[in-house]
Amino acid sequence: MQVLRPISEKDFAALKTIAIESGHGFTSLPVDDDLLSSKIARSEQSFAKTVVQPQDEGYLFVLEDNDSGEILGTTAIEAAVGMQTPLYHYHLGKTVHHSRTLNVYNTVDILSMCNDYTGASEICTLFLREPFRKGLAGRFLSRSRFNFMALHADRFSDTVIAEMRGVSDEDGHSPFWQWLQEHFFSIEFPQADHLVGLGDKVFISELMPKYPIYANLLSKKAQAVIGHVHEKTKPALRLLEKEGFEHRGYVDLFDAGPTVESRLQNIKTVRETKRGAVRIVKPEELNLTEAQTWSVSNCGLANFRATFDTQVNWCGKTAAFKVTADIASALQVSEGDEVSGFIL
Ligand SMILES: CC(C)(COP(=O)(O)OP(=O)(O)OC[C@H]1O[C@@H](n2cnc3c(N)ncnc32)[C@H](O)[C@@H]1OP(=O)(O)O)[C@@H](O)C(=O)NCCC(=O)NCCSC(=O)CCC(=O)O
Ligand SMILES: NC(=[NH2+])NCCC[C@H](N)C(=O)O
Repeated sequence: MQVLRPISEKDFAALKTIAIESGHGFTSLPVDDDLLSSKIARSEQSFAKTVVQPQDEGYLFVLEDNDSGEILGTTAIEAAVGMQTPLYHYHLGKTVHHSRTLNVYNTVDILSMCNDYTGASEICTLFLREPFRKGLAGRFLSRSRFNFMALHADRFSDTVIAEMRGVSDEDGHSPFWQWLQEHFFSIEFPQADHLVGLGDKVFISELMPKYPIYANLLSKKAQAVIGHVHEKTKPALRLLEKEGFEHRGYVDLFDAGPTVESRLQNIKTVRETKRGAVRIVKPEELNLTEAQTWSVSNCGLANFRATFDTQVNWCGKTAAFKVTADIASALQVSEGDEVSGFIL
């Protein structure tokens, strides 16, 4: 069975493997032992902390195959971004240049740097190792965060964002960065992305162009990737679009990947998640004619556990989830405990 749970110290080696596999532009997992260890420690503290309002917490989960003990993927939530170090975006706006005398009317796109998403919650670090990208695991990894957020809404902001990885090739060449590099930064994209991943953002304010940029003055290749995602990030974006996330013109400073947003309460999974008491039953007591796969979780924090399976029945009348004993055991719940679930 595949079980989602908070990361712990013993997962260091698996996290490092995922950091290596995730490649360029996957900002939140730089290959750096100290940073990865401190990410794990920070996550453990966050799950254990009493929180009145979202602050600097970061919740990092791993997907584990509980038969083999193998870690298959990661998924994470930052409670409130940009509160310790500024969070920058470009906003793609429009300006109209119009001359009635000459009968000229031109609309131009303008990129302006801003900190508009300060304080928002961010979902991030979504990665499923290649051999496991089949079935519902990717969907489960992405959507489970919204179940967790629904359960612990006080720990999160009303606005939720996701910074989607922008276009770059296997060697880490990003057409958008290429233009910035030529004119302003003089360092390669992987190095810049790595520094941001380490939290070292001072160089951004030091070297970034200070004035808004006319997008039509960028190279054609750079213009073409504004607001577009990395080939391997298309499924992640599709999953968020289905949840109701929208792109409102904010893009990443370095690779121009889109940042998408939604109100927490409008997210499809948050709206559809049901809560009820667990009833442990024998497999033959389940009605499996509808062949639905449910994602179910306990309602905990540090002991949060979630899994997905067809051996689950929701009974609306009694507000109860019927599950088999092995699912109850994976979720670490007993008869009558409260659980949460949605149809995957
Ligand atoms: C993102 C995941 C975990 C998704 O897992 P899977 O690939 O197994 O997903 P899936 O279920 O096969 O596909 C999800 C949905 O995307 C659709 N889909 C698949 N390929 C597509 C493509 N090329 N273009 C458009 N849509 C596509 C599928 O039909 C499905 O939609 P239907 O359900 O309609 O059939 C994985 O692809 C992955 O690890 N990618 C590499 C890492 C990465 O780039 N991560 C995102 C970084 S950005 C980030 O982390 C922030 C965002 C976030 O945290 O959510
Ligand atoms: N435009 C970018 N490269 N943004 C970062 C994308 C990756 C992803 N949000 C992460 O957690 O790392």
